[in-house]
Amino acid sequence: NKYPPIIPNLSDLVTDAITGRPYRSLSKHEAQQLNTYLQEEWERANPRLSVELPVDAHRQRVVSVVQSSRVVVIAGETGCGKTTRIPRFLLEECVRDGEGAECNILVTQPRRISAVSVAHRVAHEMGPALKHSVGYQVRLESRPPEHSGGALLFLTVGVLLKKLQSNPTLKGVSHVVVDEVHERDINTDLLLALLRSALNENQDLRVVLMSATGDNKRLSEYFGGCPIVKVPGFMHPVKDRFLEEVLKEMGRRIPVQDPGGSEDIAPDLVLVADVIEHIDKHGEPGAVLCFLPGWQDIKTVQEKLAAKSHFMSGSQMILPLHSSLSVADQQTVFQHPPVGQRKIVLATNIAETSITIDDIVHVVDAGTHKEHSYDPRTKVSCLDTVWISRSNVTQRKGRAGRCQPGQSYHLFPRSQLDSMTPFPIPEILRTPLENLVLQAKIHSPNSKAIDFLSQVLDSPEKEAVRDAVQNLQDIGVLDKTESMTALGERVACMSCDPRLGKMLVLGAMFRCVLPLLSIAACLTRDPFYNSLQNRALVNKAKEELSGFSYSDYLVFSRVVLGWRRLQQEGDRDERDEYLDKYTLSRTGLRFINGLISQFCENLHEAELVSRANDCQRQNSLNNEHSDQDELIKGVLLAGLYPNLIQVKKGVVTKGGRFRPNSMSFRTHTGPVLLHRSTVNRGKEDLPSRWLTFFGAVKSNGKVFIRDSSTVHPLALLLLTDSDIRETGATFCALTEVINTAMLIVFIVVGIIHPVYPAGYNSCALSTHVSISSLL
Ligand SMILES: Nc1ncnc2c1ncn2[C@@H]1O[C@H](COP(=O)(O)OP(=O)(O)OP(=O)(O)O)[C@@H](O)[C@H]1O
Repeated sequence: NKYPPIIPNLSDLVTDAITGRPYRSLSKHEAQQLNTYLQEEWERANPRLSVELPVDAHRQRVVSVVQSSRVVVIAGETGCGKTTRIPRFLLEECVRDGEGAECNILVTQPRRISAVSVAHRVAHEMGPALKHSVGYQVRLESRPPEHSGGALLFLTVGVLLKKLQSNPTLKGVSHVVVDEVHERDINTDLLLALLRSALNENQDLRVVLMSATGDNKRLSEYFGGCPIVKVPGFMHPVKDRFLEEVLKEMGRRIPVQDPGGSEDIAPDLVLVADVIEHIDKHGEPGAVLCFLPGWQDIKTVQEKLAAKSHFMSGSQMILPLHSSLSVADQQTVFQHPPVGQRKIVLATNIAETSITIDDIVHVVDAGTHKEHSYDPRTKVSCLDTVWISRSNVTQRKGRAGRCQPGQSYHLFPRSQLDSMTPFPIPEILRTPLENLVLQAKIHSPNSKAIDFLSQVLDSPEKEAVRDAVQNLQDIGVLDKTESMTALGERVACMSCDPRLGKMLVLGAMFRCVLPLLSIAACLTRDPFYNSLQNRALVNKAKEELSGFSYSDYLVFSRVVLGWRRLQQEGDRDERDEYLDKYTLSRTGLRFINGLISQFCENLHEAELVSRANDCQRQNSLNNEHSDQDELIKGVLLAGLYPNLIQVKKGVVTKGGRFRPNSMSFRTHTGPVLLHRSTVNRGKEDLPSRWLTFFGAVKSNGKVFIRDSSTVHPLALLLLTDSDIRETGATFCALTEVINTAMLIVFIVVGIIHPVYPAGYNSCALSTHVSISSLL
């Protein structure tokens, strides 16, 4: 706390939530001028409604409830038009009443694809003369309205949370419309808590909560018993078929269920491909939208379809849809295929709510999705495939029937519906909370995390909050009193997991920032073209790229650096050859480049680098030590610690036999195994007895480490506060090691970035204990 905060006066730096420029309130005269200008502009443009939707008949009711109550819940059934119409009605009403200048509406969407596609739809409906008043802002892409005053901005919840940091009371915003509240993702829950306090401080702010299904009464109670407006929906009929009917229709036998057998919920991807083929051969015309749990499943189904002779004629257009595709690639699913071609969209649950793909007639639903969960016992967070809830089933089915009648193929037995939960479990109750606690500290630095989180709609378990606080204290982001440390303030600027954020901060300090940026981006989006079929090829590519580094992270860094070199110096053929040789995904790498730029901006915001662009130049001071692999691994460890694995050689088997050459691995919470995706799996020996890691998955009760890197024991000693006695290391000449360590501390200190607060250098110079407690 002796260091000055990096953002000295938050209140002095309020940004305009619509344009992102510094906020300036309008004078009375300016406001009057703008009101008149907007009124005339709207009168001239006279925007119409392209099609009639159920909500149109409720327009007056909705608008007047929003005028008379500062918070309103709108319970609108699927397809009633709440997303595309209500924000526009609110804006239109203000403009016509001569209050347009003060009307700035933010509409949150749970995902990038819906923020962008809904903004396009609303702009299109308002017509060419007014479309400049509508815009969107999502991660890595922003097209805001031309000016604030009479503006409508669709944005993701994450982007709004970021805006709240520089404009905590939402000065200049008239309405926040939170769409799809029922999805209950962690960011939306946090947003609701922050909106409650913003409402107290900003008397001009109104909040509209829009929800299709869900517990609207509880939502209303959370906002002091605000009114609930019900709007009926409209859907063309959609015919349901469950697994038994689908198989019967395809002339197949229904498999006998083994009542005692263990349930495998991984989707049968052969069946999925067969059902799509069946629809293409026998179904009525119209596009197909197929829901699968993850990217790998999408790729596998795509490959299975491509291998079928029926799909070789080119009369189908197969489009994958996944959160990590660029906005432009995601938008291709809305285009109509040429006449005679059938569009087949293979999507994750990102296509489940808010969006309208107007030519969808058939929905194929595998019934599962990927969900993050946190095991407090092993302290491991996992991304598992789990059954969806009944409300997800309804939403998926609802993607057909929006513009014409449709068919829904549910690839699970009808009886499964009864065992599904009615609604999804709120994310806040099942995921690790480090990110949330960090956000809570940014927005409410003086509250204890437990107190702040007791104010959210469904408070997480106290134990989980305590774990998260402890983890943040362990990595030095919070101090013992739970205040944000100097390091924490910088980590809070990074738009990523706190551990990756810490890694980036340290990368800047140790002037090896580009490899760390590449690694953090690849841990957010896999650069490899991964699918079940490609797994062996990807592993081979990783093996080749890793050389003798024993590190998945150095593989990532090499992939990105190689790609960037070819982008500058290579021609198209060389780039294609590179992608092919290492089984890399072009879109993945494009996204990774976007993330790297964003992280560079974050480092600049955190005052760790003088210019954001410098981080990406290999010959800049920030990359002076970027060729030092051991330093990079050390910085990785310092960022990821206490994610540490101890390797032991010599294993006693269950049968009591001693295997001297086998290795066993354990973290501080228990034994783990290496996943086949890490380059260190199956190695006969490793150059160090210590590994660091980032991702883990749980399968059949065992914890598998997905990515890892060996680390030098000295890095452990120097850059962490690990107690080497406790970890059981047998350093034979401890004093000698500490002496060497002290020497290295002085070398390391010499390369610490000069822009780093002065206190760090003097602190680090005193003893190695100080540097490790600092890190
Ligand atoms: N891009 C589009 N192209 C064609 N029709 C569209 C488009 N977007 C919306 N519509 C029409 O408007 C209707 C309402 O869409 P909107 O997204 O506003 O509904 P909603 O009430 O928010 O539903 P949901 O909760 O299911 O997202 C759709 O069912 C469809 O008929």
